[in-house]
Amino acid sequence: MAKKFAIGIDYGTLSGRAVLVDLSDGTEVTDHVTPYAHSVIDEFLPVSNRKLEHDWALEHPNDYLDVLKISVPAVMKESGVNPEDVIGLGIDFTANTMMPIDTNGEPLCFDPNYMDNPHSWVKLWKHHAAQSEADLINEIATKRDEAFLNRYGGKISSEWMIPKVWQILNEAPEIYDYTDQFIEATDWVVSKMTGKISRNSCSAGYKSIWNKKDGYPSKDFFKALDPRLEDLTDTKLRGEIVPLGTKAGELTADMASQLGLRAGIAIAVGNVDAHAAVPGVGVVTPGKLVMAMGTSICHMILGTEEREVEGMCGVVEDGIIPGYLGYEAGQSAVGDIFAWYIDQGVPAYTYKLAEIAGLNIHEYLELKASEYRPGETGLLALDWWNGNRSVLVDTNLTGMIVGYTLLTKPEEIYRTLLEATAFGTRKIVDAFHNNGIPVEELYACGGLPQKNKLLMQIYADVMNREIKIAASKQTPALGAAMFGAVAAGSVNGGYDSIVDAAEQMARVHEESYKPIKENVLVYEKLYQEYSKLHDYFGRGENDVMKNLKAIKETT
Ligand SMILES: Nc1ncnc2c1ncn2[C@@H]1O[C@H](COP(=O)(O)OP(=O)(O)O)[C@@H](O)[C@H]1O
Ligand SMILES: O=C(CO)[C@H](O)[C@H](O)COP(=O)(O)O
Repeated sequence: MAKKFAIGIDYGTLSGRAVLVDLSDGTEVTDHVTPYAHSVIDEFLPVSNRKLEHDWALEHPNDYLDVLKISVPAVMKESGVNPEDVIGLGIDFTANTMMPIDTNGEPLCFDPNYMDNPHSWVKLWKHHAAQSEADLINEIATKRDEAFLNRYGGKISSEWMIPKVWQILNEAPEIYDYTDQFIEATDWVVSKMTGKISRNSCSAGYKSIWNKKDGYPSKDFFKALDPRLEDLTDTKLRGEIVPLGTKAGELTADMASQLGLRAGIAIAVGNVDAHAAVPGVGVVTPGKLVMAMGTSICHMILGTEEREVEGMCGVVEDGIIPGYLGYEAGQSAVGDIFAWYIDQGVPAYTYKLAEIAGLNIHEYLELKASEYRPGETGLLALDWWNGNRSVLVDTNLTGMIVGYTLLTKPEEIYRTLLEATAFGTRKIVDAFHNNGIPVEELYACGGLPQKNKLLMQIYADVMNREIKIAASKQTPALGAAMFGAVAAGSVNGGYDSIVDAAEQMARVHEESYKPIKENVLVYEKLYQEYSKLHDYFGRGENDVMKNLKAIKETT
């Protein structure tokens, strides 16, 4: 029998990547990246140049369709694989990345009547302008002693569906009224391929407060938030919620001709990027924490019992691998902090030296920062450039570096930022480990582990644990392809479960990062200092970050 293939598409913050995967062993035959033409829309609306307010982050739905229409034909062409042998397709997406759609399933931002209103556009995961709604949700849920709060580490994040929907209702009731459904971008793209809407349990569970046993929070709760929201889940969030690996439908003839694939192949229900990476790295049992390291970091681990862990993003039954409770925590900015520094903080002379050395700026700063021993910079930072997702769950916190002198060098600052993100991850690892979710092994995937060896060594030293690195450079896309193969099923040359698919298709590198004893000792001391700053600025003893933000917003 001819080899069979599946396509996985990973929708990141700035681009989408399609990977064509050989289902016999997980070999990534070809891949192709399509950058989003409109990137992240955080200053002006593309159609009208209307200025956006602070903390907004939007995207353009056409950019997602371009990924299908450009990257899928590209991987098929480059591989020379016969479309007859591609049996399934799965996608994963940043989340909660959501949009309002009309009765035809079209985003409201495509409608000339609404496109000038920012609320008609896709709200990206890092849209943080619904913080006041999130605060109220938390206050009301706490007062009502809502059981669901425990499953979300005690707090609902402003990055999620319900605060974003409520912000739309508060600020643009006409958009809310006209919206037929609010939908995760991952489910919308799948609906464009299959012609019908399927909501996936992973996005619903982690981002829309949905639970396999209890469903959504009660109507009473929504009414307590705002009487206009009472029927939200029966109306604008309606529809069956189906588990990962389910076949959402079949590729329509129209889309098949645009994508260069066979009509009728299985399309898996949508997934979240970080969560798809877990089987992609071969993790299908508890004890192994997977870090999806890129713009942000998502930390995922499986468990057999429901535990409450401070600041976790959520625990969802079957949310990652069927049969287990999937736990998620995260840091809202990691690669984004390094990007900020090289864009905004690195002096011209350093760029010149990097050019002379024939290295890009990250490579040069990594090389120079590697010359320092832990603690030698005298610097320490709090990694809150984009707020704190776990364990404090507070987008109003901001970044900080302490210890500057007149001798501080750019590479020392770069190293300090790498270290700060490692300390942020340590807080999360400790929170799980000390609350009944043992973290025995660490696995890393995403763009960063392949790009920065110093970063990975710092993580191993700060965590005092070995870190195994995914062999795939496109782990979420590989995981998405696995789910595509599961949607197709073994009768069509795919797999009957994600565990079977992961066993055959996932790999880690033989080499790993192991902690270096003398570094561990110094980092332990630095971590104690980090923890003091973390609690001082993050737990209400000194609210200077919030006060500065409040002053800024009123001036
Ligand atoms: N050599 C490097 N060292 C550290 N960070 C890097 C390096 N090169 C790029 N980055 C950061 O990696 C991030 C992109 O990660 P990637 O995994 O490719 O994308 P995404 O998170 O969108 O899926 C960017 O934020 C960028 O600043
Ligand atoms: O919250 C998420 C998953 O639960 C987001 O998708 C994620 O943080 C954004 O991912 P990336 O860093 O890959 O762009």
